[in-house]
Amino acid sequence: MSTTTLTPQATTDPTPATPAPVTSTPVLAQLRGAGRTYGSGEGAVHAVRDLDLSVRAGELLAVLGPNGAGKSTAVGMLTGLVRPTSGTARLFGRDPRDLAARRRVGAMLQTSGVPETLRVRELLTQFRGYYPAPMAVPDVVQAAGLDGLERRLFGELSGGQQRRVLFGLALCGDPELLFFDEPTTGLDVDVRRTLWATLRDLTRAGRGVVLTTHYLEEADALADRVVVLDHGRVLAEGTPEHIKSLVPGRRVRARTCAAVADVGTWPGVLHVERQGPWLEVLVAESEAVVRRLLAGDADLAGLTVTEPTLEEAFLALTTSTR
Ligand SMILES: Nc1ncnc2c1ncn2[C@@H]1O[C@H](COP(=O)(O)OP(=O)(O)OP(=O)(O)O)[C@@H](O)[C@H]1O
Repeated sequence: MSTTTLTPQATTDPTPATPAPVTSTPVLAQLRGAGRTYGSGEGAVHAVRDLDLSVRAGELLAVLGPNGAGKSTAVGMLTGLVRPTSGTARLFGRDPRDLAARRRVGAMLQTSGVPETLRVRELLTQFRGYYPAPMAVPDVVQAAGLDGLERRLFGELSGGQQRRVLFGLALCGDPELLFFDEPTTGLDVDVRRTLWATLRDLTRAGRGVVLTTHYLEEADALADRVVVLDHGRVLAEGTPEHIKSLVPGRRVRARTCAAVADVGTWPGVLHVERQGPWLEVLVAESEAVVRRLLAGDADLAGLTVTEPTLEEAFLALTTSTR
């Protein structure tokens, strides 16, 4: 495993995420009936309840959910940072706090704690030193899009450049399982595409990847499997296509003067938004809404009806439980 070298694709790699052929590959990390409660008595917060979750070699698992859904707590239980108050967490079959298990993992977290006075190359060298069979520095530089930044002080980098360094530090140990928490937040489109290509390469090379993200487009583009959490429980699970198919709705789009506030009250309307002259309506059944839009605006133009995106499916799934 540790001898495989990553060769990132061109930044415009249009190849979709590998279809999910991984049901027979080893389970790398697993939660079984796992729960985590913070505090006690009336103030207790049940952050995660009775959660079953696993990630396999060669699989990119996206953990999605609204703010406070329990994503960080679930990932924290897998990485040994959060102790379950019920059920079990296993990492490579061991307690996730076990050093032997943790050395097979790379994580990019939101808080860096990286010394600001070290140069990027020094940081990479230092992090490689923690692992038995680390990735070569030039490979990390290429995979994380760090070309030209190696001699810069970490503290003097822009926010986006620092995130790229954190991404690179997660790769340094050439780990079998990687955790990325919001990896592309604040990154420009080119860099985001570079990191997407790297994430695809990681799973092709047999690594497992757990990704938490609020960019639903990112999960759709990359994930073999998606778990949608809400209120600490699994709301939906499956391939992005499966999640989209759970929402029977359609997206209706047209240039019309119909008011968002009006359309939002119509039966079967799940979500409405205006984008300049365009109205976008997510609907359970499109026919009735289309008829009503046409009847209400003789000047309506550019009407299209399409399948929902993962973001729309996510909104429909999570808002129906609120
Ligand atoms: N250390 C803690 N002490 C008390 N409550 C906590 C703690 N950590 C998390 N919580 C609570 O547990 C719930 C789940 O939080 P968690 O951070 O796991 O959600 P999340 O899905 O990662 O949210 P976000 O998208 O906002 O990062 C929230 O209600 C949160 O306030």
